[in-house]
Amino acid sequence: AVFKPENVEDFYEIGEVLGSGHFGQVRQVRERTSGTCWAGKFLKIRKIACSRLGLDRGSVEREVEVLQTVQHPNIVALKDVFESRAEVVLILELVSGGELFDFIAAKEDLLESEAIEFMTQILEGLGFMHSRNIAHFDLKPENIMLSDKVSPHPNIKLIDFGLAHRFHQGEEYRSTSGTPQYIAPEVINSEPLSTAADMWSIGVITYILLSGLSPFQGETDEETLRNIIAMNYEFHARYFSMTSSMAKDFIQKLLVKNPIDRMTAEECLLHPWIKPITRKQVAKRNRSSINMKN
Ligand SMILES: Cc1ccnnc1
Repeated sequence: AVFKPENVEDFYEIGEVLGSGHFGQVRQVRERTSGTCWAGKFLKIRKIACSRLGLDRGSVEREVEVLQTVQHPNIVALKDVFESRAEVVLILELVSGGELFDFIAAKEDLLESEAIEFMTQILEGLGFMHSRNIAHFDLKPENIMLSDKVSPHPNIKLIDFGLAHRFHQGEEYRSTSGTPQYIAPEVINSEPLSTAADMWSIGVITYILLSGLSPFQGETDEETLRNIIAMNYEFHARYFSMTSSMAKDFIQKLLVKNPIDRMTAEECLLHPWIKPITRKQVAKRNRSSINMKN
């Protein structure tokens, strides 16, 4: 893929740093013609293949291809790509509500209704990606952003597709990258991967949304990985006594060792914890509860 060879600064004024990660930096940028603000993701490309510094160009091309393939309200949009010398700049939709990670940290944990609202949008975006045979492979609260800080019902945007992969028919894919707390057993065992690996991460994220605890985290990464392989997690009474059994059932159907037995994103959206019940069903439930009282 050829990216625009022009200098990004001819078209955008570079602003403050919004975030940084393994890839490089994300800065707010302002389009000179329209004054519109975007997020510029500045990626260092390694000039020589064996260098450890910077990203290899292939992985950047994959991230661009994935972002160009998936356009969805819950996935960050890609507007433009520039390349100059050893740097590629992705011009992305500006998502300014901060990370879901910080939102949870500030609130300790969420009401189930809030968690359901976030999880539904995450599953809509993820289900769309999976329907195009694309897996994210690095889902975690840091890569789930809120559209804004003010609205009581912020929109969710999935970001950072640096580890994402589009599956081609019949092809096998293995990778051991990802973040220990969130990676699925098959990733640790270097087995062939599928979109089901993302669903394991969704189980971990839901557990965290409802309790503030990370289900498998140990003192060290090694201990965390051992806990995952051993399926060593539980719903500690102190943190889950008020959690609905439907919520726990939802998590239990995702933290399943065999990837083929895990719920898919589509199945998650039909799970009773997530699927909205109609007003008629609410009325019916209320009637039955009144009858029980009388
Ligand atoms: C960090 C970030 C990434 C993409 N868009 N806005 C902000």
